[in-house]
Amino acid sequence: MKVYNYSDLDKDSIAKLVQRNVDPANEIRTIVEEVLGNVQQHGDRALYDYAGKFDKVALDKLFLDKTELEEIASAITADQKIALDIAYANIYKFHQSQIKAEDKVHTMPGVTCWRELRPIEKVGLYIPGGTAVLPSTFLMLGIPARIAGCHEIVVCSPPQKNGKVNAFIAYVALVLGIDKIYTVGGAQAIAAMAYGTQTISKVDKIFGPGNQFVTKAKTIIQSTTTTAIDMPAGPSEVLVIADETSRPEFIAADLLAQAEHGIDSQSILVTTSARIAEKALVEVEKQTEVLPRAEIVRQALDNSYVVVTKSIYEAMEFSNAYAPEHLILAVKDWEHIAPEIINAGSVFLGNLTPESAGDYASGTNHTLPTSSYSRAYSGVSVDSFVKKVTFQFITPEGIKNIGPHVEILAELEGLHAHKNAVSVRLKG
Ligand SMILES: NC(=O)c1ccc[n+]([C@@H]2O[C@H](COP(=O)([O-])OP(=O)(O)OC[C@H]3O[C@@H](n4cnc5c(N)ncnc54)[C@H](O)[C@@H]3O)[C@@H](O)[C@H]2O)c1
Ligand SMILES: N[C@H](CO)Cc1c[nH]c[nH+]1
Ligand SMILES: [Zn+2]
Repeated sequence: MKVYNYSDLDKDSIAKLVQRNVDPANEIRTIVEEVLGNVQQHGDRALYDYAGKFDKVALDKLFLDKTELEEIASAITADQKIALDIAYANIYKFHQSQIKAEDKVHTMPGVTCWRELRPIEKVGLYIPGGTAVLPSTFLMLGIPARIAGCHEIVVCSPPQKNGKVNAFIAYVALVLGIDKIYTVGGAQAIAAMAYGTQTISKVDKIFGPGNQFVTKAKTIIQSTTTTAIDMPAGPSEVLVIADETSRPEFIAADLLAQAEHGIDSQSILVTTSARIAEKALVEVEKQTEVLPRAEIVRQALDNSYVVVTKSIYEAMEFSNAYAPEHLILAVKDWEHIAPEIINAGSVFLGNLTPESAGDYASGTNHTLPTSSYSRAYSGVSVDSFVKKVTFQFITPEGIKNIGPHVEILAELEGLHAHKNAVSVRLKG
């Protein structure tokens, strides 16, 4: 990991440092556009072909049904089941608290406005399964979808070498009451859920993280079809802010946890202490050596760096410019600097709050905006699965109060039919 001094960085170098992999030569886009086009044109046939090409599996069908899921899920141990159940309970509890009825508002006498939630009817969940299979992501998407009351939940996840999903994905499906999983991964899964195929239904909105192919496919279908997406949730990233009070071995562990996701993950340390930076880097080396995924981690670290700042406020300034998916304030005095956070997907406070807790089981959602999209997007929540429909009701007193003003407003825009829709009511 390269080390930079914040005071040596000008505006352009900061802009370069905070820029993520943006597919400058459009290599990913070219591959993804071809996949999208083939699935749109050939439907299931293309899905079978891509399972062979990208996942190296010859599928004889594209889904697993409830009986198959039950059989696969039976392999999980009691401890694994308890851990998944605890994660389920915490995520459920936190997400359930997000549903709140809103008040009706009387904007003027006789005029009442309010909003009501309606679930998005058909949703598609993408559960990654390339470098690691992520049943935790299935919980993070399936729980809010269920709480929101979505009617149809389509789930796609890449096939394992045996053409199936693993026992944990199968178990989560059963816990969520989902009785079919499509063994389709990558951009082709996004295409299938956006266009529909002979086997897979078109959905209204697609959710879920994924690699660069998945994320590019989501951003393309968002602008070219009527299917919406949650957000661009691509390769994982973390930014740790540390000072003299931080523990180098904790910092290193957190940096490595996100680096482990894939070679395009990014882990950033921003610290006011050159001494802590040095110690954390020694720890990173030491801890990497014993990781089973050391090769992936090393490649991700090549793409990662350290910034040494003069003050914690400079550190926050850099963090807000970077707009991380995960922000860890690994400092004792986090309460003072937390109000300075402007851009971040999810925040981990103090030295005893590992990012992994949020990845699995604290209760918050781990499907979060990457590549600086935390400037404008929030992570997945129950809100992501509902629409908020506005209502208004006007009484006879209300139309007398509001009507004359609407008539003038319509007239000043030159829209006489609009004015008349009020005038006929005032007359009659
Ligand atoms: N932002 C978030 O909220 C969040 C959460 C969890 C995971 N993630 C990220 O999700 C990603 C998961 O990626 P993954 O690769 O492990 O799984 P994935 O399921 O996203 O991708 C695997 C699929 O990619 C396709 N693929 C692989 N190589 C290809 C190629 N050369 N051309 C076209 N398609 C190809 C295959 O079809 C395969 O099924 C990681 O980068 C991880 O960091 C992000
Ligand atoms: N850190 C990932 C989000 O970027 C989520 C995850 C799933 N499993 C482990 N981690
Ligand atoms: Zn993670």
